[in-house]
Amino acid sequence: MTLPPVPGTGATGATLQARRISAWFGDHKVLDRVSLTMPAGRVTALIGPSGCGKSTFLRILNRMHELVPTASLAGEVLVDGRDVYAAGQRLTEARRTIGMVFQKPNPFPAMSIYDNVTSGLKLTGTRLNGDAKDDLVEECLTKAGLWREVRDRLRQPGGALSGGQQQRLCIARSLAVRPKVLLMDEPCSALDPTSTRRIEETIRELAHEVTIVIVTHNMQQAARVSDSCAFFLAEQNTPGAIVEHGPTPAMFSAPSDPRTADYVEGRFG
Ligand SMILES: Nc1ncnc2c1ncn2[C@@H]1O[C@H](COP(=O)(O)OP(=O)(O)OP(=O)(O)O)[C@@H](O)[C@H]1O
Repeated sequence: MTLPPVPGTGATGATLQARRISAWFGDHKVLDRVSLTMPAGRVTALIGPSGCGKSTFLRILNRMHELVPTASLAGEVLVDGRDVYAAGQRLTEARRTIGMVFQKPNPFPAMSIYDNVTSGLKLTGTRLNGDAKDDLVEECLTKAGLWREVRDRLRQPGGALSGGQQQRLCIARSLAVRPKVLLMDEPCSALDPTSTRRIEETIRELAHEVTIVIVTHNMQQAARVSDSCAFFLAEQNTPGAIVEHGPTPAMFSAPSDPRTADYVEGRFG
C-alpha cells in the first residue's frame, strides 16, 4: 500500500519496511514471517490481543530484541532501503535513527529537565556549544508540547514532573538525537485521559517530521492517531502474524477479515 504524501507539510521521516520477520524466545516462536511497510511521515498503529507479538515486533525494529539473551530473529528491517541488521551497521546508529518511547515514562529522575533532553547527545558523539544546546532543548520541548509548561524550571529534576509531562520529556529526549522513526509502546497506558489527549496531539504534530509506529490496546486511540493499522493475532498457540493491515478508517469501518471486525468492535481481546 502506498499512501500519498501528506499535503503541505514537507513530511520527512523514513520509510520503515519489515520483511518476513520471525522471532523466537529460546525455541518458542512468537512471530511468523511478518511483513509490513510503515510509510514515511505517517503514524502506523499495531493492534491486537495481548501476547500476539506486537511489542516483540516493535523491539525488533530498533534492535532491542537482541538484548534478551534467549532471543533470536529472522528477516530484514529496512530504513529507507538500508537493513539495520546488515553486517557493519552499528547498533548505536540504529538506535539513534529509530528512537523509542516506553509504556512507563522513564526520564532520569534526578537529572534536570534540560539535561534529560540532551542526555542522548553524548551517546551519538554530538557536541554543541551553549547556545546551540539551548536552542535544541527549546526546539525539542516545543515539539513534544512541553516547552510552555517547563520553560521557567529547566533546572528542576525530571522526576518532579507529572506522569504525562515526564512522558513528553521522554519524547523530547528522543527527538534531540534527530531520529527518523519513533517507536511508541503503549505510551499512554500509564496516563490519565487529559495527559493521553496531550500525547495524542503531540503524536499527530510529530508525524509531519518523523515516522511513528505505536502499539496501543486502545482502539479509540488507534482510530484517533493513526493513518494505518496492522492487526496482529496469535491463534491457538501459533506464532503472531498480521491478519490484515490498511488505512485506519477502512480497518475500523470495513475490515476485510471477520477477526479484525471482531477485535476492533471489542468482541474479543
Ligand atoms: N523476554 C521474553 N522472554 C520470553 N518470552 C517472551 C519475552 N517477551 C515476550 N515473550 C513472549 O512472546 C510473546 C509475545 O509477547 P509480546 O510482549 O511481544 O506480545 P504483545 O502483543 O506486545 O503483548 P501485550 O499486548 O500484552 O504487551 C508472548 O508469548 C510472550 O510471553
